[in-house]
Amino acid sequence: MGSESMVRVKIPATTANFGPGFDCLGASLGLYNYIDMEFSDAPKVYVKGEGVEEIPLDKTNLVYQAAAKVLKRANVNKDLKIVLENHIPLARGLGSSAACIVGGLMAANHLIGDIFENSELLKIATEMEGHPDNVVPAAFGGFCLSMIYENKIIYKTFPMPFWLKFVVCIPDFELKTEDARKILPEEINFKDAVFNISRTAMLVAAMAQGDLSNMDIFCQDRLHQPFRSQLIPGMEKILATVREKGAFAGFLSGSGPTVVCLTLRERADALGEHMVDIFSRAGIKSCYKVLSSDSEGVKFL
Ligand SMILES: Nc1ncnc2c1ncn2[C@@H]1O[C@H](COP(=O)(O)OP(=O)(O)OP(=O)(O)O)[C@@H](O)[C@H]1O
Ligand SMILES: N[C@@H](CCO)C(=O)O
Repeated sequence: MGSESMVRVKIPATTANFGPGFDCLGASLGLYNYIDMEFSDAPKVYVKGEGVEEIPLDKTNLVYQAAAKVLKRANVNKDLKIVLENHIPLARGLGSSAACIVGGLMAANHLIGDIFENSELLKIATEMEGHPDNVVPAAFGGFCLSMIYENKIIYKTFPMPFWLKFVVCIPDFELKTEDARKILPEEINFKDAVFNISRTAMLVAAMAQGDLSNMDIFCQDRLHQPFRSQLIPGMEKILATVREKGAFAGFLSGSGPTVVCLTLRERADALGEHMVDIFSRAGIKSCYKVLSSDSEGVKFL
């Protein structure tokens, strides 16, 4: 394929961990960032939407950094003009950094004629992000299982039930993944490992079969949520009450602070309002969005 003079890509938000699948499960959501990229006589970054006041407009920008890695590897010594239209809130647990990294890598690769395979881009994305559970669904869409093996990323992806809705309740404070990982223990006990692997196995089978009965049990976790709850007032109460309010299950999205519920369209708004109310009682302002799953991942427009 020849190179393009200008590239526009759409990249989905993602919810990583999906309950017990710490660093290995994730799903792609119908909320998108857009990146326009072209060669330029000088580095230029323009931002609209989420993060407009905090995102750097120079080469330190995460999208620029990802794109620059591809150009460097291809020995292309040129600057870029990048325009970002952001709808994914930053540092809230909805995969904003993975969207930047995957979008930046894939857009730059397209600009130079798609000379690198997706497997290579995925490896770079995972190195930049630190784990594969956001980058794989951001790239390919659907419900994703991923792992790092001998410096390669191995993954599986399949579609989620079309009727499934994700109610994401987004607190008005940022929680960087870097900080939310510092709070995790170095070791866990054997019983907790069995607790999580049994639920992860059941969860994957349930999602593959589109059977969400017992999903509240399969989404339980002992690897990260109990430790991160101290950073997110109201989270535990939300997780303890969403089932009775009509959700199949609830869990912390990525490293938080967003909490997500799985439900049907007709129950979604009541659940969203319930989550906002509990956060508010804990002194946290928040808003909710009702999202569908995404099955495409990165799309060139
Ligand atoms: N559109 C953007 N442009 C430039 N940098 C961004 C953009 N979106 C996110 N970032 C960078 O990524 C950081 C957030 O990444 P972080 O991994 O902490 O959270 P997240 O990806 O939103 O959540 P999670 O990984 O838990 O799903 C921001 O603080 C910012 O540095
Ligand atoms: N698996 C990651 C997802 C957030 O980037 C974590 O929970 O730290």
